[in-house]
Amino acid sequence: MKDIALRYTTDIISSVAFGIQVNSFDPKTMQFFKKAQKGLRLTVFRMIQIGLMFFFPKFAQLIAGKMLGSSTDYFRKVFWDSMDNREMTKAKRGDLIDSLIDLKNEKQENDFKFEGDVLVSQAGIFFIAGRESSVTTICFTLYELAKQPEIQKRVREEIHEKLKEHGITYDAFQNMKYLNQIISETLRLYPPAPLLDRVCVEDYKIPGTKIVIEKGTPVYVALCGLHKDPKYFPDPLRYDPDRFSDENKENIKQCTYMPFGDGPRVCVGQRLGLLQTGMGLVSILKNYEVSLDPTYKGGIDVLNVFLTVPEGFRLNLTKL
Ligand code: HEM
Repeated sequence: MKDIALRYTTDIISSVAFGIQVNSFDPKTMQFFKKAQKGLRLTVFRMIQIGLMFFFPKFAQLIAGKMLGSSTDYFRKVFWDSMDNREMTKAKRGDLIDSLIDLKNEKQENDFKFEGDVLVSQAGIFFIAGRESSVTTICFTLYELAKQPEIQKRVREEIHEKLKEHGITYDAFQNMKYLNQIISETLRLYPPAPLLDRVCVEDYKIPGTKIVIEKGTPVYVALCGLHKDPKYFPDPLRYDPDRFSDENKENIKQCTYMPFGDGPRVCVGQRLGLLQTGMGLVSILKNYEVSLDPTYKGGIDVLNVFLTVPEGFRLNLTKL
C-alpha cells in the first residue's frame, strides 16, 4: 500500500517541483521513481543527519550529506533540463519551475542569491516535504477506515454522491465534507511532520510560572503530545472525524491543532497536500473496500524521525 501511495505522490510532486511528467507505475518510465527511492532511502546515517538538522543545525552542517543522497546529480540534471527547456520555449505551467525562473532572473538585491544549487534545493525540499507526508496520511487514513467499517461506508457514500454531481474535480473534493473531516482527524492522530522547530526571538515568561525562555533558545513543539492532550481533545486516542464537523471544529482552540505548522513558516504545500491526499483516497475508496490484514500488527516506524507507517504495512483491498 505504501509503495502504491509513494508512486502516486511521486508523479504529482515531480510535476509540481520539477515541472516534468513521469509515470512511476509503468516499468518503462519509472527511472525517476527508482532514483527517488534510492536517494531518499533512510539509512542510519541519514536518520542521524536529519536528527542533527533539527536539534544541532550548526553541527549538522559539518557532516552535511546531500539532501537527495546518491541521486543528487540525477535530480540536478533533471532540474536544469527542465529550467533550460522552459526558458527556451517560454511556456508557462504555473508550477515551481515558473516561479524559480522568475526569481533567478529578478535583480538579486542582497547577499543571498537565487542561483545554482540554491535553486535546485528549492525543488528538492518541495519534493521531499511534499511526497511522503501525503503517503503517511493516505496510509493511516486507510488503516483507521479498515478498523471502522461504518466510517468507511459513510465516506464512500459521500464520495459516490459528489463524484456523480461534479466528476473528479477540485469542486468534488471541496464538497466532500466528511472526507475532509476524516483527513483532519488522521492528521491529528498521525501528524507526518511531528515536530515544529523555532528559535525564541525575545525573552518570554510562560504565563502562570516563573519560567523564562531566553532569547535564542531553540523551541520544539511536539505535535503528537499537543494533538493528544485530553484538555483540548477529549478521549484523545479515539479516531473520531466528527471532531472536525462544522459545529465541533469551532471549539478547537487556536494553536492546539497544527499538522501543517503555523505562522509565517506554515507549510507552503498545505492545500496541495490535502488535495493529493484526498484524491488518492477517493481513487481507492470509490472502487475498493479496505479491511485489516490479520498478519499486520499496526504501529508506527519507530526508527524514523518523521511519523510514518512501519515496514510491512499492509491492508486488504477487495474490489467492489
Ligand atoms: C499532508 C501533507 C503535508 C503535511 C502534514 C505537511 C506538514 C508540514 C509541516 C508541519 C511543516 C513545518 C511548518 C512549520 O514549521 O510551521 C511543513 C513545511 C513545509 N512543507 Fe509541508 N506538509 C504537507 C505537504 C506538503 C506539500 C504537498 C508540499 C509541497 C509540494 C510541502 C512543502 C513544504 C515545504 C517546502 C515546507 C518548508 C520546509 C522548510 O521550511 O524548510 N508540504 N510541512
